[in-house]
Amino acid sequence: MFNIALLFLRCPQSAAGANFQIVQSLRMSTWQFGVGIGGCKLLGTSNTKEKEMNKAPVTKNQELELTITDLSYEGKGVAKIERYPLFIANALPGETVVAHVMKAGKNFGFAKVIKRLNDSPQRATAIEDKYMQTGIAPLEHLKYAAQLEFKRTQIVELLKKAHLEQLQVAPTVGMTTPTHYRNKAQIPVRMVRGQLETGFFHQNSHRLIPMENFLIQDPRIDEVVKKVRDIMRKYQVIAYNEDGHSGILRHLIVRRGHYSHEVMVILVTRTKRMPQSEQITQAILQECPDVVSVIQNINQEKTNVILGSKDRLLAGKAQITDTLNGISFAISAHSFYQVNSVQTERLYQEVAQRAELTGNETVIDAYCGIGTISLNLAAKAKQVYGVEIVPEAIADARKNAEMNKIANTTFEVGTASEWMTKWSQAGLKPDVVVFDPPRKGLDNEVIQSTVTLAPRKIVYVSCNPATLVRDLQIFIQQGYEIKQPILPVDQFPQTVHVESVTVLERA
Ligand SMILES: C[S@@+](CC[C@H](N)C(=O)[O-])C[C@H]1O[C@@H](n2cnc3c(N)ncnc32)[C@H](O)[C@@H]1O
Repeated sequence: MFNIALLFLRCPQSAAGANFQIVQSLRMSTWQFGVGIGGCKLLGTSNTKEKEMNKAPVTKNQELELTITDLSYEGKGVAKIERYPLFIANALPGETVVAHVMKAGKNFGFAKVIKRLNDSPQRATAIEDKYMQTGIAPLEHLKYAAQLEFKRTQIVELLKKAHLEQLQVAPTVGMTTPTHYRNKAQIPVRMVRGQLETGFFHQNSHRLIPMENFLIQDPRIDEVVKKVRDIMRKYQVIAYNEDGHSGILRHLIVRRGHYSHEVMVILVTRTKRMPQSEQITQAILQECPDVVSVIQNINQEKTNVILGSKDRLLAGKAQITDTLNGISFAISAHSFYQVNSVQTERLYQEVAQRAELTGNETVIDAYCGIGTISLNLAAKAKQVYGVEIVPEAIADARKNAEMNKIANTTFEVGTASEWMTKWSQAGLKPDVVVFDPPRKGLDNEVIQSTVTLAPRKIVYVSCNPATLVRDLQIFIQQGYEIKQPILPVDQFPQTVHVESVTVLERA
């Protein structure tokens, strides 16, 4: 969620996504973004009109009464003055607000709500501002059913923009309880008024808002964070100070197995040495008996990247284990593991169902992480080949295959494009290719080598509808068809993230 917000602020002309009205039905507004690839402009404006638009019709610090007409892909309310959009947090379509203009740029501005004059019927009650302010839950103010529709509509509208409106999008698969689902927390640690605090950064800044209940995390993770915070205070550990690149503890990462209940604690430090690390480790183990792994990760760089490359195992195992659909997984500190276990099981079931394996197929799982999709499909395939860029994840994947006594998987370290090309040159003939790439989607080389491999079916798991639609267009041009509705699965309730599964079949 931070990526989108940062992209938007730094590069307003290339923000991804689209805005929607959520008054009666969700529909596209006249203002739209460039879907993350091209430029951003007001629709239907000529160059002369664009020039006229270069002067904002509002000024900073102005107070205005505004009616919200749209919801941006970031979950912000949009009000338009003439055709100039103002983005307003915690405001929903249909609501009228008194707003204070915070920033009035050339093409758009930001305002904050001073007073809400009416409530949208889609407004959720009992919300806490801090979750929206920090970006933990930017959709917290929208009722869950409307959140699910908001996500589905994002895909629909992006398809329309790409002239693929004939493709169907199924209703989003939601959660019964859409809170406290995250099995991983990455918590910044800072000194606030002379005391070490854990919390979350205020959106678009590194000002820490101290917090104990994180709303979307496993409540046991919240408790462990609090206990470790108190231990750090007791041992007078100094939190990291970004300005001076001083202090010791930068982040606290806690992972918890949804079924195993095993907990991993990672202390990310700026320094190689963490004073009293032995006493601190013992205190963590004593206070939290479910912690089976304590790791110090060293990150000496001046960077926003959380993890450094060096780890020191302080106590216990280097991995925790958990299960997904009954298959066990060892998870290392650096490995990607889906954060919502309940929805991931459902997602993988949908992938398996769409792969329609009979036991005779060769499958490629590109971007395989620790082999979760590969091992979920292996029982119904002849052979599964996985590729993943993080070496630790592939070590985990191989270990996971062994642990589950699954013998028909092969895992390779490298980029998807490198291995798709190698497999193609080696004459591999996959029946099914599964993609689950990061937000940037597939690069051209991956798409071209897939086309050369000519699988009868591609199952594409995407966490970014903009890059998904871009990639689907290319596959369609290359002779693939999409017959089944695209299925959004809500992996990240209360946030604006959209996950989905698409099946492409060779025409
Ligand atoms: C969205 S995750 C999916 C992982 C796995 N399928 C799962 O469900 O847990 C994407 C994975 O792609 C890996 N990755 C990123 N860039 C890659 C590349 N160019 N080639 C191969 N893997 C890559 C990341 O390390 C990450 O594990």
